[in-house]
Parts: sequence; C-alpha cells; structure tokens
Amino acid sequence: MKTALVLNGPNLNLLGIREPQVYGSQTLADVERLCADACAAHGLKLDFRQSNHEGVLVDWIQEAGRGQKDGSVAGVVLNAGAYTHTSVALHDAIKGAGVTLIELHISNVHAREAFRHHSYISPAARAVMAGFGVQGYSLAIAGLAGF
Ligand SMILES: O=C1C[C@@](O)(C(=O)O)C[C@@H](O)[C@@H]1O
Repeated sequence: MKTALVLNGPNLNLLGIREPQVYGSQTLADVERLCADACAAHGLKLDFRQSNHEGVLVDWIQEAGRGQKDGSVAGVVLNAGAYTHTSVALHDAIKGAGVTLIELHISNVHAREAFRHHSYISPAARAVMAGFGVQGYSLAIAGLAGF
C-alpha cells in the first residue's frame, strides 16, 4: 500500500481557532481524521504532518521524492500556508524531488488579498485545489489516488 503524504505549513496548527470565518471551525486533528478516511477509501496509507518551518517542509518534500522513487509514496498534498506566496525554496524542492504534488488551500486564495494571488507552488504542482474548505483535503486525496 502506497503512502499519501499530507503536509501542512505555518499556522495550520491553529485551524479551528484561526480566522474561523475564512478557514472554518474544524481543527487540524479533524482534518487528519478526514484524510485518514479518504486514504482508507482509496487504498492509501496516510502520513499527516504539520510544521511552521520552511526548511522542515523542504526536508519532507525531498523525503517524499525518495519515497516516490522507491515506490512507497503515491505523492504529496501540500498546504504550504503563507509560504505558498513567498517560497522559492519550496518551488525548488518540489521540482528537485520530482514528486507528484497537489497544492491545496482551504480558502479560495484568488478571491482574497492580491498578495495571495501568486503561488510559487503552482508551477511545480501537478494540480491545484482551492476554496473547498477542509473537504478539499479529501478531494485532493481522491485525485492523488487517481493519478
Ligand atoms: O495559511 C494560509 C492558508 C491557505 O493556504 C489556505 O489554506 O487557504 C491560504 C494562504 O494564503 C494562507 O497564508
């Protein structure tokens, strides 16, 4: 059984408390349960992580790339949070690792502030999911399973 890595970036540990009018009231633990159910439904094993640190996310993407090469990893669902809009390092990590990656946002970033309209992740991602709320995680896992 292949693993789906679901990686969450900065401030996503605050889900449920953080701007609930934008991100909803479900916590990151709730999101992990959603992902576990979606993975079980699609024959995938879940590896769910969160970090506030850019370099840690880079390390995890590189690890996922190695896992994809040895056949143990199906791909990555990445909510890079604010690093989406700033991080050349994450862009380079995804390209360098050669990993199949779905960029995910809980909110519709294109309907928000202009600084959220540009993503360094999108040009390196296989697909992009935004605006479906936390349900987007389940949809992204279904998508990953279908690649
Ligand atoms: O931290 C986040 C969360 C986010 O990635 C989302 O899930 O909608 C959108 C980003 O702009 C923001 O910085």
